[in-house]
Amino acid sequence: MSTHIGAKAGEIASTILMPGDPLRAKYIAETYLENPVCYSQVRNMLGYTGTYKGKKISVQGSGMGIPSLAIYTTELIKEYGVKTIYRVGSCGGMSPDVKIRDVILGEAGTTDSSIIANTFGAGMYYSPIADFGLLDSAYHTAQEMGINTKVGNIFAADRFYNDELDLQKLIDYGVLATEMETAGLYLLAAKHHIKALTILTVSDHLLTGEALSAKERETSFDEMAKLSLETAYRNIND
Ligand SMILES: O=P(O)(O)O[C@H]1O[C@H](CO)[C@@H](O)[C@H]1O
Ligand SMILES: O=c1cc[nH]c(=O)[nH]1
Repeated sequence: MSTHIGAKAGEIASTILMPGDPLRAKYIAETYLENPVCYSQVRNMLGYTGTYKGKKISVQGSGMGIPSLAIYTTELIKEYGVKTIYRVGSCGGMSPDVKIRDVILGEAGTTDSSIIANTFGAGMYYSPIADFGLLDSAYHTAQEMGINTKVGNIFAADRFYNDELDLQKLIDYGVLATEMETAGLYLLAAKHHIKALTILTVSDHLLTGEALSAKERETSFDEMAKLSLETAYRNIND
């Protein structure tokens, strides 16, 4: 067991799908994995391992925000030898180029989180980026599956509710959407030399105020889950 994950050695796959919501982890595991086994219920941050088309994959909730994601990511890497993480999340559309239900591949992560400054010190503006091989693979896998994707810069907000933020400036500079984890995931992936990619579904749009209903979220999130699993399957070589 690690401090926050109640799994024994060998119970977690080297490839992880990581939604923020632990109930999305349960849904993905129970809907798409063969023989899913729940390996952790610590703090109800559920984690499951099963197989997808015969290859071992785990699904682990991260919680919301970089501080929570960093706990699970660090323990998965350092205590369980995880090598690849796909974040599967919801996001708020920002750019007029993205629409509700769109699937977005996070090419890079912008953030107002202190994690960059805490890592590099003041004056160094490190750019967290996706693993290019996974990004390329997800993009082409989506095309084969008939899923239209948008690729670009994702803003990982430090606060979900933030009246002080200049959202329009980020939109003007081409940021596609906002969520709360990607920049932290990509930074930690770089630090520990593992691969990471964020795949998101636009659940609401900050410009139009549109939002998916609970039922619509289920079907839209299914597209993201299937793309993540198929990409993961194609990139597992062990
Ligand atoms: O749907 P998940 O993966 O939780 O992601 C998004 O939803 C949460 C906010 O509602 C944040 O974690 C944000 O990143
Ligand atoms: O972090 C998030 C997630 C979904 N929608 C938002 O507006 N922000």
